[in-house]
Amino acid sequence: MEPIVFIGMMGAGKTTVGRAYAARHGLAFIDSDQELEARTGVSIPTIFAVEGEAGFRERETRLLAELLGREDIVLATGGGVVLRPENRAQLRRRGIVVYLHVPPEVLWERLRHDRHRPLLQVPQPRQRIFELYAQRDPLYREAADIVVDGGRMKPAAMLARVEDAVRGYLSGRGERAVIAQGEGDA
Ligand SMILES: Nc1ncnc2c1ncn2[C@@H]1O[C@H](COP(=O)(O)OP(=O)(O)OP(=O)(O)O)[C@@H](O)[C@H]1O
Ligand SMILES: O=C(O)C1=C[C@@H](O)[C@@H](O)[C@H](O)C1
Ligand SMILES: [Mg+2]
Repeated sequence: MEPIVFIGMMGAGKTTVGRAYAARHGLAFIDSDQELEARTGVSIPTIFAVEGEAGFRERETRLLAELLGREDIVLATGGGVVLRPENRAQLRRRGIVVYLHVPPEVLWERLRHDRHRPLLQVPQPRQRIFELYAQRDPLYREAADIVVDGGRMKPAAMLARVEDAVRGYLSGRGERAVIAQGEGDA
């Protein structure tokens, strides 16, 4: 089967929900950020510091192309993977792409104490999350086959919602953008 790919903002739960999805379905789990750290031997903040965001994005694009070629994996992407048109095109071509949509207010509650995400190490991180959300939400939607709405819900509830949406998507119609909405939306 082609890769199941989670996209969405920092803190949306791509790593948490993606790992759980893979475990439940007997698929291998790969986290793009963790894979880049393992391959370079340094942290994401260090890659940003040494090579700049542009250097990081180059590595991210190359890794995405490689991983999309694999079978039977769940891939959690970095929050900025949709910024490059070329990455969005790759995601459209291959992969069952699931956008975990979480409102910025909830993301802020989760990330306010975070020190590991270089883009949030700014004087006004809350405002930054809202700006990034406004910029990126349309790009995630453009790249996604499935949009799953989450709010203040536990990872297990989000996982259940993802499973329903993927099952619906695979069970035939193959329509894009199956939207799961309801309880828990913030
Ligand atoms: N549904 C949830 N409810 C509450 N906290 C959550 C939920 N999902 C994830 N978290 C917490 O929010 C933080 C961010 O989650 P996670 O690392 O899975 O996000 P991510 O989408 O992978 O972000 P990034 O793009 O930065 O890697 C973690 O501390 C995680 O435990
Ligand atoms: O939102 C982003 O642009 C990023 C999110 C993280 O997953 C990392 O990929 C990195 O910190 C950049
Ligand atoms: Mg992650």
